[in-house]
Amino acid sequence: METRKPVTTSRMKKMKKDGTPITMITAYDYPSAKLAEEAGIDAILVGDSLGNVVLGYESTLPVTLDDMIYHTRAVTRAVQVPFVVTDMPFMTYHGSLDETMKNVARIMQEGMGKAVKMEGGEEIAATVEACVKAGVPVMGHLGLTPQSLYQIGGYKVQGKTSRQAAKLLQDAKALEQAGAFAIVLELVTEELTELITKELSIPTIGIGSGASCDGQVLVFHDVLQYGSPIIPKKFVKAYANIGDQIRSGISQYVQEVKERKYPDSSHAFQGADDVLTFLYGGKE
Ligand SMILES: Nc1nc(=O)c2c([nH]1)NC[C@@H]1CN(c3ccc(C(=O)N[C@@H](CCC(=O)O)C(=O)O)cc3)CN21
Ligand SMILES: CC(C)C(=O)C(=O)O
Ligand SMILES: [Mg+2]
Repeated sequence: METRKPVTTSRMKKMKKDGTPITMITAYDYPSAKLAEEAGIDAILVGDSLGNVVLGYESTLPVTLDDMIYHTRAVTRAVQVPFVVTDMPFMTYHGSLDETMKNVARIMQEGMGKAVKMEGGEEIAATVEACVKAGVPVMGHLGLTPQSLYQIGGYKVQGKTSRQAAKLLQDAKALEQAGAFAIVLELVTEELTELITKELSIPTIGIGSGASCDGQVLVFHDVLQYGSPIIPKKFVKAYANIGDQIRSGISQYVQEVKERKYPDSSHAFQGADDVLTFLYGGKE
């Protein structure tokens, strides 16, 4: 049985202070979340990357609030210890504040969510602040923000020019000021990541942003090579290849059924005498 205490936002802030790396992985359903918990993960992201790796879309944009609620419920049912964060999907936090708060409330109530993540900097600071005031922990997300894929023009490294870098640092500070408990830095250069991480009192969680972050996050399907359609090559490290194992397991099953090797009598239930008696008569 799991005996670790549930991870909280204040615990993650303490981990930054103590220099203890924060580990995060995405998960989208009950078994994957459970296995991540058993493996000792600190935090789980129900990422809108599920649009890519679970639903087969080419971007995260088609993912709906209902999708996120459905997957968040499965994940939060599975785990007690890791802190669970849910991505707010594309354009669900850019309308009126009223509309945004209703959407956030749906994640927390219908999805049984614990916290939300939003992409963007200064321009969403007021929204972040309103959520935090309402009691919802918010994680920021800067650098490559996949929901702006068609504006950025590709999954590209961010913060390379001094102007971009200054803006990123300013955005990070605005999110901290607004009450975000942590910030994901995606595809940010090593130098800028180190600077932002030093300047903030809240943890930075990196993906493709080097080793100086206070924590790391990767997509489940990339870490385990589980049939991900896009695998970012440079920064991902694969720790297992469950795609190969799944394919091979299913192909053996297919072969054995075709060859009538499976099932054998040990997989079947005996008791034909009673059935035959029932079907073909005997005593009433
Ligand atoms: N499977 C998967 N993994 C992810 O990390 C991920 C998703 N899907 N979907 C949503 C976003 C998109 N992300 C991506 C996708 C592609 C690259 C990529 O191809 N990066 C290049 C480097 C680009 C450059 O040099 O500018 C690479 O080779 O890693 C990076 C992040 C991160 N997220
Ligand atoms: C890549 C991570 C940070 C994310 O936002 C997602 O999985 O959706
Ligand atoms: Mg995301």
